[in-house]
Amino acid sequence: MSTIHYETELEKVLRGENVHQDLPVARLIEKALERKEGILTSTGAFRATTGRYTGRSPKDKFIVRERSVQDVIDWGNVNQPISADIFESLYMKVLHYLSEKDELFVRKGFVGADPEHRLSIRTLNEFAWHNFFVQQLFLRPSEEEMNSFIPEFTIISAPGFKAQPEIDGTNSEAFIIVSFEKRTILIGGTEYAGEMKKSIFSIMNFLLPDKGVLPMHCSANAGKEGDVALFFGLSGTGKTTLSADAKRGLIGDDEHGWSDNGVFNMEGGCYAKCIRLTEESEPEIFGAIRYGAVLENVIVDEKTRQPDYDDCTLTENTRVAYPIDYIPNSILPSMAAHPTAIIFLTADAFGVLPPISKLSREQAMYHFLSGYTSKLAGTERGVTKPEATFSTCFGAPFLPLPANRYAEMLGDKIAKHDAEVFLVNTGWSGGPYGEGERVKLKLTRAMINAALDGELNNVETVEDPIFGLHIPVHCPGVPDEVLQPKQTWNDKEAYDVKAKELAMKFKNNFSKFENIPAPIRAAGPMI
Ligand SMILES: Nc1ncnc2c1ncn2[C@@H]1O[C@H](COP(=O)(O)OP(=O)(O)O)[C@@H](O)[C@H]1O
Ligand SMILES: C=C(OP(=O)(O)O)C(=O)O
Ligand SMILES: [Mn+2]
Repeated sequence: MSTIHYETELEKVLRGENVHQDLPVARLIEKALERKEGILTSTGAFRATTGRYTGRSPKDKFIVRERSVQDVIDWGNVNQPISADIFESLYMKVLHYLSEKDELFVRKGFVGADPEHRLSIRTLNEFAWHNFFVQQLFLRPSEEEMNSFIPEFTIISAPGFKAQPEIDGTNSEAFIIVSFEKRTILIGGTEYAGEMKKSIFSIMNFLLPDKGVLPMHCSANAGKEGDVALFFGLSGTGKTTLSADAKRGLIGDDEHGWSDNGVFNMEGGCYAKCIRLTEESEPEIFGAIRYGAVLENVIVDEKTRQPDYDDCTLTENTRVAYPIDYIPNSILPSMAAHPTAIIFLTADAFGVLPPISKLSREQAMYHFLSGYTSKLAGTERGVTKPEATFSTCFGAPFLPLPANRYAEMLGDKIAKHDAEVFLVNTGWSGGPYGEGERVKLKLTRAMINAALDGELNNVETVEDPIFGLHIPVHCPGVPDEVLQPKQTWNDKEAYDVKAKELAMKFKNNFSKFENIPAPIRAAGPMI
């Protein structure tokens, strides 16, 4: 039994004279500069660096094993259990640590653009710039909403508090612990701002299915006719980049819900990668780097204060956070109709999957459950080159419930709303990682444009002999030979070997799923 009253302990800290409540952006920037948390760049954007942790740290993430969630969580490597005692003792230590700081930053925010499915989030930060990040990433309540705000979840982030694993029961000095019963996310030891937004996403992945809403690790945009496209993909596969499109309105770049009313963004901002960013290839994101944006781990010239997006000295996972309305044509409030097109983004480091192919219903379910892609360098601690992985629903690190719960919902929704599904390889072509090269962004954009404009409907396709995928023979703006992966390899035999190797990986991975209808199981590679 818990010996403390959580709300009371927290209230004591929140009532402290050191607390700044809901500071506006300009004041937060002043504070962050004054406290030497970062610098101003020539773009007007603020830049922070985050020390040892420059990406998410999955091994340090835990869920408190509490009675009410014990039997529902899909415990394992992703959802690691931790005891209520450990949580309680860390919670008290962190609050004590924070209470002694000269300044603390607290703010109110929402996730879920659809008011029906919105969650109120209170965030308590040690750092001004983290509070600034939260302000830009979550939805910003109106003044009226501020007055009637009742927090449903609280994030407590104390990056300067380092756990001692042998005493505190954590995996390292860093910890990200969710308690569903205490409605708290406790973060310590890591300065990577992405942990805050992604732990809230995990919470939504837990709460929404019970309300009949499918939470999705995807970006979303809409064409002029209001036709909605979703782009599912693990980190680095192109959700943010490809959803920013001058011809389409942005709904959101990372986390969405699909309810009976349509899709809605969970967030109020975007979190884009900056590595090798150029104005020419990603003009919308480049233009969002200005006053009010937060750069993370981007190297800045000391004299000119100009960001150098090519410099990966601190990490490959350099980032910028900005409010969604910094992207031209963003849709506000970020809600839209049921999707007509669904794109699964995969970064295939084997270089064998076609750059675009059309999926049958069964193939769509097979690939959604498989979630084949690569972990790209940087976003997760310890990943320095592309690593093949199967990440169910293209978002396994964020799913507290068993995968089939989400997959079944997607299957039902695709059938009901008759969405077309495409598989897009934004990874390697012409050979595996190290030999081939990444599919050119320009070509991927052309393929996606064609798909969304309906130009790949009823076109001539060839069936991939191993993967059974339907590959268009022609696509506007793309040379024919690029479309057929084997054609892009000099050594065709080497291609066959790699393709079979990947097919075996799919088979082995899929064997872990039980009770899958035969037509879906049969929709995988044939070897
Ligand atoms: N063919 C491609 N398609 C999409 N992104 C590409 C491609 N080639 C290179 N990239 C780069 O890969 C990264 C994709 O990252 P991002 O869109 O942020 O992924 P996500 O939002 O899914 O994590 C960007 O830095 C982009 O410039
Ligand atoms: C912020 C993240 O998301 P993404 O890379 O998908 O944008 C992350 O995974 O840490
Ligand atoms: Mn992204």
